[in-house]
Order: sequence, then C-alpha cells, then structure tokens
Amino acid sequence: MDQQALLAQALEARKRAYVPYSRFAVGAALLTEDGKVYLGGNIENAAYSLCNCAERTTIFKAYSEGDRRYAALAVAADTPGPVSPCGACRQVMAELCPPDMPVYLTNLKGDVLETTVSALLPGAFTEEDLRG
Ligand SMILES: O=c1ccn([C@H]2C[C@H](O)[C@@H](CO)O2)c(=O)[nH]1
Ligand SMILES: [Zn+2]
Repeated sequence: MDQQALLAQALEARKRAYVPYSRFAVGAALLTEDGKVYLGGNIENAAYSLCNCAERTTIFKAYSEGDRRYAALAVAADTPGPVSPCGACRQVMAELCPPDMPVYLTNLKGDVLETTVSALLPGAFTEEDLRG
C-alpha cells in the first residue's frame, strides 16, 4: 500500500471519530508490516481530559490485537496545513513504532507532510532512560 492509499484510509477513518465537544474529527490509518491497515478516530468524553486522539486509538487497537510491527502511519484532519500530532501521541509513537517509520500528515486540502517517528519527537524519553 502506497502513501496516497494510506492517506485516503486516514481520511476515511475520520468518520469513526466521536467528537461531540470539539467537532474536530481526526482520522488515522496504521499499516502493519503484514499489510493490514488499522483505522481509528479520536474519541472524546464529557470529562475533557479523557479525550483520546485518533493516532493513539489506532496504535492501541493494533497493538492490543497482537499486531506489533508497523510500516507507516497516516493522519488526517481539517487543519490549515498538514495536521500536527500532539505531544502525547508523539510519545506513544516513539514507544511502539520504529524510529524511522514514515508518518504521513495531511488535511482536507490535500497538503501532505512526510516525516518520521524520530523527527516528530527528538530526544524522546524512552525505556533506556529508566535505567539508572
Ligand atoms: O493530532 C491530533 C490532534 C488532535 N486530536 C484530537 C483530540 C481532540 O479530540 C480534538 C481536539 O484537540 O482532536 C487528534 O485526534 N489528533
Ligand atoms: Zn494526540
């Protein structure tokens, strides 16, 4: 699956968002090394701090289904430029995805930014930092 197809899946995933509070739907599509695609949207809550981003919904879905090797992630939202994943999602990507994994960011206008997990969070806190 190429970049364009994965981005199309991320746009499709926006339909899975539950966003009664922000009305800001985000979609993410995670491609596994086996060629499977997991979709997820952001899931909000009346207790606002419990809102879960599309990126984490998708990565957690894949991980908890036993799919643990990922090839690429695409994210889509209605933003002026390519959507910018929040810090929490960058940290989760740094933990569960390969550092050089491509991340494709887009918006409804078709702007695309191709980056990587490590570029999104330089100097990430990792498991290694827990060793004294
Ligand atoms: O990259 C992002 C940025 C924001 N959100 C969600 C969180 C919240 O539900 C809404 C507004 O921040 O968008 C995502 O899902 N992904
Ligand atoms: Zn996030």
